[in-house]
Amino acid sequence: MLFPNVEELRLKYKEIIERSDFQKEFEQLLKDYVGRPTPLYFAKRLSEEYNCKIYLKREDLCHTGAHKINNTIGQILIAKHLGKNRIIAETGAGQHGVATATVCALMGLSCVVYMGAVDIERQAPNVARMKMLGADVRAVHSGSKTLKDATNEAIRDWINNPTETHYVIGSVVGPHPYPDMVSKFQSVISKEIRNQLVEKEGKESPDYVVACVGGGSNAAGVFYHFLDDQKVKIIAVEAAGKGINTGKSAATTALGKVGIIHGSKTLLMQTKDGQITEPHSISAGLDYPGIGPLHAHLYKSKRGQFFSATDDEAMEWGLKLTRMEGIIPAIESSHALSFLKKDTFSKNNVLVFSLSGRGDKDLATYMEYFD
Ligand SMILES: C[C@@H](c1c[nH]c2ccccc12)[C@H](N)C(=O)O
Repeated sequence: MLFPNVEELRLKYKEIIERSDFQKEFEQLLKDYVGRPTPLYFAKRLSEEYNCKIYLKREDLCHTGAHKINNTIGQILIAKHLGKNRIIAETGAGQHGVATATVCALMGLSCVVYMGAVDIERQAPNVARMKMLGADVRAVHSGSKTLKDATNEAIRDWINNPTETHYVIGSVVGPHPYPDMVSKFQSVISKEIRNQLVEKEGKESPDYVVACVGGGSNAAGVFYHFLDDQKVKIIAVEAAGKGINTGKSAATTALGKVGIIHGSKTLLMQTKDGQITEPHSISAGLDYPGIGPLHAHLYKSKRGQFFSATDDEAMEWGLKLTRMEGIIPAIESSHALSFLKKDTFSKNNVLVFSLSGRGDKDLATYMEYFD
């Protein structure tokens, strides 16, 4: 069973993260390998159109094209400190799989990535990248053959290979300490935003901080240092898919109920007898029936305001950002931009949007949609 593996991690992760040699190596890799700090870019044309100050946090410029690598570097450094030499991961969109395979190549570790057979078909470029990086990509044929099934298979693998293997979860989900550990690694994002806003705006707190939420790892990172700052409005945007009430959605806070998924008690899309509902989103990265427990808390406590964007709204925003600022965003990230509504903000309002990934992986979907 999973317990001894998780128990070892729970007992040791904080002490390892706080070690000075860990901190030094983690920060050095974030700087020289990932390319941090990522820019906090003032979107001039968008700001003029919406009559406020819009900043984009450019996680799309991280090595591998998304924020995922902040977490995989942190977790794989922990694995090394724990003496593990075999790394396993799950992936849906493939972004987390690529970020895991990248760091395994960097550190000379063996890497197995579990991926739903459906996702292997629709995310072929990322599958090719994982194979090129030396990962053993294992197709998952159980259940709906997507992310939650890949996560189940990875957990099964870990139970059967407890001593030499570390399981790198790709979002702020799973059993404790994963949600806390992944949030801590991603929190470098909001730590940088605070410093950059002092430079640019003379204050460290924006009026709004906005991120898309699937599992919620980029959102956790962008919200982290603002959670206790009541001046900052926390805005989460989920994937409404074809629409909240169409049966084809991934808007977990709107449609979910309290439940347990992958070892976390959180909000979960489920049928009345507790079967997990298959989520839908045009973006594979938001296509998860659960949500990180941190975000379930932000929703229940009303510290966060939760919105959702349909597939159509996200695609329209992806095109709009591309045409107005020359940045092609991941479809996941485009969901966050739908928070922008005309005549809503005052001229001095400062809004920070997390641009969690770049849209190269989505070009075929964008082209098919707009053709
Ligand atoms: C968002 C990310 C992801 C990876 N693992 C996850 C677990 C729960 C929720 C989301 C994820 C994505 N599906 C990916 O594979 O990169």
